[in-house]
Amino acid sequence: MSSIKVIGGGSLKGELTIQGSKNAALPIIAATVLNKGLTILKNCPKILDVFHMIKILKELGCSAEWDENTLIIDTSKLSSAKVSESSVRKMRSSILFLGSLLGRCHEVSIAYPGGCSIGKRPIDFHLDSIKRMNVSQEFLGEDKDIIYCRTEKIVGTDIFLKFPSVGATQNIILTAVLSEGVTRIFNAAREPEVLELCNFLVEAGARICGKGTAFIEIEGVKSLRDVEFTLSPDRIVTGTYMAAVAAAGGDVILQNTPVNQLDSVIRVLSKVGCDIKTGANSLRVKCDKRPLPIEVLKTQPYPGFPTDMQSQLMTVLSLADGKSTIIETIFESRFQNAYELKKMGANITIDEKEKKAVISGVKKLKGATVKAHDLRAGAALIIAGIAAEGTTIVKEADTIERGYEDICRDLGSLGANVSFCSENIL
Ligand SMILES: CC(=O)N[C@H]1[C@@H](OP(=O)(O)OP(=O)(O)OC[C@H]2O[C@@H](n3ccc(=O)[nH]c3=O)[C@H](O)[C@@H]2O)O[C@H](CO)[C@@H](O)[C@@H]1O
Ligand SMILES: C=C(OP(=O)(O)O)C(=O)O
Repeated sequence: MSSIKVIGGGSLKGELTIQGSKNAALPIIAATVLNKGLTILKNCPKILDVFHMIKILKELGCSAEWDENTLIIDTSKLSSAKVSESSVRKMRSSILFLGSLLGRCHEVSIAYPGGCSIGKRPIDFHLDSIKRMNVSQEFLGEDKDIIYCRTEKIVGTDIFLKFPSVGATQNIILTAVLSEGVTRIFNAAREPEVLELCNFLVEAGARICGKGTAFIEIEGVKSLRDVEFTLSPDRIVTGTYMAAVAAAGGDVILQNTPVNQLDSVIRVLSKVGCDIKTGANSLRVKCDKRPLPIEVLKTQPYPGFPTDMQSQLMTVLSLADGKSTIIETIFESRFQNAYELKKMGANITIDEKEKKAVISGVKKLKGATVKAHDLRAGAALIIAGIAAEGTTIVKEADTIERGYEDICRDLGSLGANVSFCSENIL
């Protein structure tokens, strides 16, 4: 395990290019097995979660090579429909191989991904939906946590989601692409990463209508073709660095940003006092005063404020000139980071039952030793460390590398004093 050391003080200044999107890359990597051939993915982020998806592809008999930030995947020699238990347990998005392997092989064996630090994260919507598409399911193993699915043929049907789950919408689409008939998803997730998966699949020959809306229709096709696709820049990494400017102050230009996916984040950061100017695919964020509080900030499905930005905003609001409330509606355990921020002097009261955090802003945070419970929480603590007085050590910082190519490089290029260090030299 490694830690990140942050020496606080000073504002951020400079220009930075944003990496490719993690949450777009992962489902698309899972989708590559639907085609018996080549996929070329450009602007693919070099992050732990992508490395892990590549490891799973290799376990399945596929190959994957890097050329700079282009990932070249060959799935023609796929020889297994079994994702090993250890691989699934390591990361959530591995569950997306459920739909894509079913589509390709008509069977799949995959373990429950289990809970994680941000919440229980069940997959009942995924399983219930896929069952309706003529797929049988058995639960094997001592703990009945190995899911074995098989089908003679996948048959399209109507699916109503109780909640617009991103993962379930993606798994249904992946299952439906090579099915017989038409699948209609009602109350589908509208996150940009669902749209991006659809765009990729359509480029590869899938038939999908209603991309990016809450009603998606997929007409099954016989096969897909080789495709070259460029991934969008990462909206959450962009938002994280914008939040860093809001907390520490400064003037930063972010290049290669998905400006049109950031409406809610731009709105909220403007409310806290940032001056944000947007171009076609770049933005400039300036902040030269203490953040303003937000009466109520609620995480919601897209286009609402993203849960993946909640921790970073909690850091910003910890420094605000007044009282703010955050309501987390997506993941029940995403307030754990408040307890770490409190070690740095933040004044936060959590009401777990109401999923509510009340934050009374303080003038200054102070450096402390804290722990990253998940990747966004870790990024939020680094931001807090930059804005704080003194030195902050963020332990278990490897989790940040799940989603950020090199957060020390990026924030360092803006003038922050942030560096990785091995835990045993601290
Ligand atoms: C709506 C939302 O913001 N989704 C986020 C979620 O996607 P992810 O796909 O991981 O999560 P879902 O969108 O599926 O989950 C949303 C909610 O539905 C519940 N649920 C989900 C599936 C299921 O089968 N049963 C069930 O009850 C979850 O517990 C959660 O409360 O995490 C990703 C990583 O942080 C984010 O990028 C997504 O934006
Ligand atoms: C929690 C996240 O990702 P995952 O769903 O892959 O765990 C995230 O991107 O903030």
